[in-house]
Amino acid sequence: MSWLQVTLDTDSAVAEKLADALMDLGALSAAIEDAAAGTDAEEPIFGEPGEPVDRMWRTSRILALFDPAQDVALLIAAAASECGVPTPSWQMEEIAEQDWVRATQAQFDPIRISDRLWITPTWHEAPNPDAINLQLDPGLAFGTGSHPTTRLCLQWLDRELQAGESVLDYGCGSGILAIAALKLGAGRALGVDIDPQAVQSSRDNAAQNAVQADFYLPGELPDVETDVVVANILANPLRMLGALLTRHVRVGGRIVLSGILQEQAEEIRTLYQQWFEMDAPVFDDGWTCLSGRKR
Ligand SMILES: C[S@@+](CC[C@H](N)C(=O)[O-])C[C@H]1O[C@@H](n2cnc3c(N)ncnc32)[C@H](O)[C@@H]1O
Repeated sequence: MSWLQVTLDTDSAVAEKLADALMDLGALSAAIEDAAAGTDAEEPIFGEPGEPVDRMWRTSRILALFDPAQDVALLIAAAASECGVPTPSWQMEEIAEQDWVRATQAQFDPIRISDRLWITPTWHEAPNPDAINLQLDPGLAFGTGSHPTTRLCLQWLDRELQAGESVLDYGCGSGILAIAALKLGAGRALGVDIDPQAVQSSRDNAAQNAVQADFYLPGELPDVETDVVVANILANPLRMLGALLTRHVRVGGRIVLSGILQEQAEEIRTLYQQWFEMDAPVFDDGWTCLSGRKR
């Protein structure tokens, strides 16, 4: 079995409409990306939850898959006409059947967080069997260790966490931070996430790593104070959750915040300064990690 993959570049203003029209007319899938992806002209565009993204990259590329039996030229012309735009130029290539599981797995190598902490997919040999190896496969929840914000939080835990401390992972995603904290010597770890799928993934990942952590939806979280609260969420929720996160940190305990773009760092740091003695920010690839000690 093989498929036909069509690539066409179009003005971003019509990209979504055109991709939808292709799907309505029988495309098996249609994805939109920056036409300049992978070049120096690539434009990273980030959105905050609950806020519309206020701009798009200039030209969009639609990647659409078709069954080889379909008349692709006719479908593209029909989709363009439905959107009221001229038929764009396009290229087509045949995609052969392959072992998609193996192809996907090949994209995920072990990730070195520090000399003693690695994140390793379950199908991969641990590069350093003597290190602390967290076994984690990419799944439905955010947090494989490859994103700078996760890495920044893991590096903080690796550097700063004291044996026996309790940790609350707020916005736990895959549970990676809570699980790493336990592997690094935390006495107790809890996690919370608004996404039920993330709570389930966290529980599965904790079992996979043979650690005992408790994961909750926000309404179920016990009224605990911990030594460390780590929240890798994004600037907007961090603005709204400031007082709540602070309540979960014991006096003298520490907070670790990420998901903050470098240009948002000063504002979030100033906000949390009212409760915490804040450290200097740490940056990685445009993202920030803020930490502080509760007064
Ligand atoms: C960027 S991911 C971080 C996942 C993981 N902790 C990591 O560091 O890789 C943020 C997570 O926070 C969750 N989240 C967003 N807003 C939240 C809120 N108000 N309360 C709890 N969880 C939230 C999301 O569902 C998502 O799983």
